[in-house]
Amino acid sequence: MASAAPIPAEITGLLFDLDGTLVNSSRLTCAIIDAMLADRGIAVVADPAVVRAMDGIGGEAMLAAVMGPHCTDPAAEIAAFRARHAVVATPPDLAFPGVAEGLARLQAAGVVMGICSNKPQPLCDKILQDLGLAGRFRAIIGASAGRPRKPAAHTALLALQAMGADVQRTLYVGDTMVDVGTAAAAGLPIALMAWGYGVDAARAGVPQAPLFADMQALLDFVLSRPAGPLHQDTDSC
Ligand SMILES: O=C(O)COP(=O)(O)O
Repeated sequence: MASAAPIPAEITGLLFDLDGTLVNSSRLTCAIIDAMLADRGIAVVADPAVVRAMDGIGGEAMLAAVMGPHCTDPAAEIAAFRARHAVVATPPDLAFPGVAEGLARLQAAGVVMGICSNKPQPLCDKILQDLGLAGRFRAIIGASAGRPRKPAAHTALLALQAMGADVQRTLYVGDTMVDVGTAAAAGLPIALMAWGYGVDAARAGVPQAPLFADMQALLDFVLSRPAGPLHQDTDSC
């Protein structure tokens, strides 16, 4: 069982993973791979279950698993995949149900939010802009050359800094063991989205982590918490 920081009495910040946590990106990933193969006259239908199982492992390994023998040069394939991804419109319903409304309510309640993802930075920005969600976040930190990928703490720490987050009152929300490791490395408590891609393994790793069935459950958990000792008025007589 992995160690995890305790959940604070009051939560003023949320640091989200992207794929599998807020967006159901496996559908779009498969559509792009199918289009790449169709250009070569290959009619393979990419399997979203394989994409989900490879989430967080790295793009080249994911493409090798999904494309099988058609992936002869993983480095070239991932470059082609990202180039195509950069110009493909994001389906408006790529976010999981209730995400857009939930993020709006959290922002209106004053919760400071950020993203830390292993997806390349330009694709994180594009997806969130296409979905009209970029403005919900004070920081969007994706993968970038020279930046160690999750589960190293770097993306999370960069996001926390850019958010101006109160680290002692910030909860990491993710869906895989990569997120569990990232949260632990950054010293944050973790919660899991039940619709996530690697949530069974993550739950086995941190059975004490809150598990949210949907955005409403996340909102209820965050917004209904009583103020903790750090927030109590110590001047009262
Ligand atoms: O695209 C990936 O490799 C994973 O992205 P995530 O960190 O947002 O789950």
